[in-house]
Amino acid sequence: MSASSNGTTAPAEPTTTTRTLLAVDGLVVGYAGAPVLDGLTIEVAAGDVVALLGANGAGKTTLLRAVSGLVPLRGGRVVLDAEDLTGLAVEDRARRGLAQVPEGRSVVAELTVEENLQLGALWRIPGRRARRAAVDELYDELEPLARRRQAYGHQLSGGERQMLALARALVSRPRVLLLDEPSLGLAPRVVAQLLGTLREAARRTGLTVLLAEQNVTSALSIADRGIVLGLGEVVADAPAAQLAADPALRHAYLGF
Ligand SMILES: Nc1ncnc2c1ncn2[C@@H]1O[C@H](COP(=O)(O)OP(=O)(O)OP(=O)(O)O)[C@@H](O)[C@H]1O
Repeated sequence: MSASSNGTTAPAEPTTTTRTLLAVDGLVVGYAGAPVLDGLTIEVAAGDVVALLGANGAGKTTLLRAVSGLVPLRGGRVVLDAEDLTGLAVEDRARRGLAQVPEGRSVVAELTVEENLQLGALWRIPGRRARRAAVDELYDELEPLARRRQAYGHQLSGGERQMLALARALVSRPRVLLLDEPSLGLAPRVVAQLLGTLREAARRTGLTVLLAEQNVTSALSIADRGIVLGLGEVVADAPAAQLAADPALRHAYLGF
């Protein structure tokens, strides 16, 4: 969604609704050997839900981990709201509002839903009462979790666990949520509920989301924009509705 021209020769000013919140600029990341991401540049507007797509091994997880600081950069920058985060540790990036939900529904199996959420709130929300309020507010939004608040992590279904992993990230009210393959192994109905909850949370709070997904149709159904990675580069970047609806784009970049 680009700013419209005003009909004069002056360049159009970006509108506040498309303010860039998160940017990666010339990112070079790899493990051993050739880089997985090689000069990758992406900008994510505040409040946008962006689906990060691409074949297995395209580098989606690597990009999320580079943004959150879990893998070191060989080159480039990660910028949040005009602040360069590149030299900062994972915890310092989290304090500035980046939250990552890694693949695999990581929750503490020996703790209850309630305790998991309190733990999520602990280090970003000072004060017991404020944490209590944050968790209660979340229960209002995530009704299925509220009903299971005394259940232990190991007693939850796959969908409930993924919902809890999402909730644990949301309770600290991040500015940017980095979400890796939340649909993995879940039934279509559960995926729809989970992503619907995510979309609703983003709409209500202005949360910005970078959602890595293999489940292209589901991801595009709730995203504003789709970015397709291939061989460490952006091969397509378009409004989600356009990516979903255009058979030529789908066939060329998404394989269906
Ligand atoms: N810890 C690691 N050590 C070495 N190579 C890795 C490591 N993690 C990922 N890779 C390699 O980096 C490349 C990109 O992997 P990445 O997990 O980022 O892709 P992806 O797009 O998330 O894939 P998927 O959809 O399968 O999760 C792959 O070739 C992978 O084998």
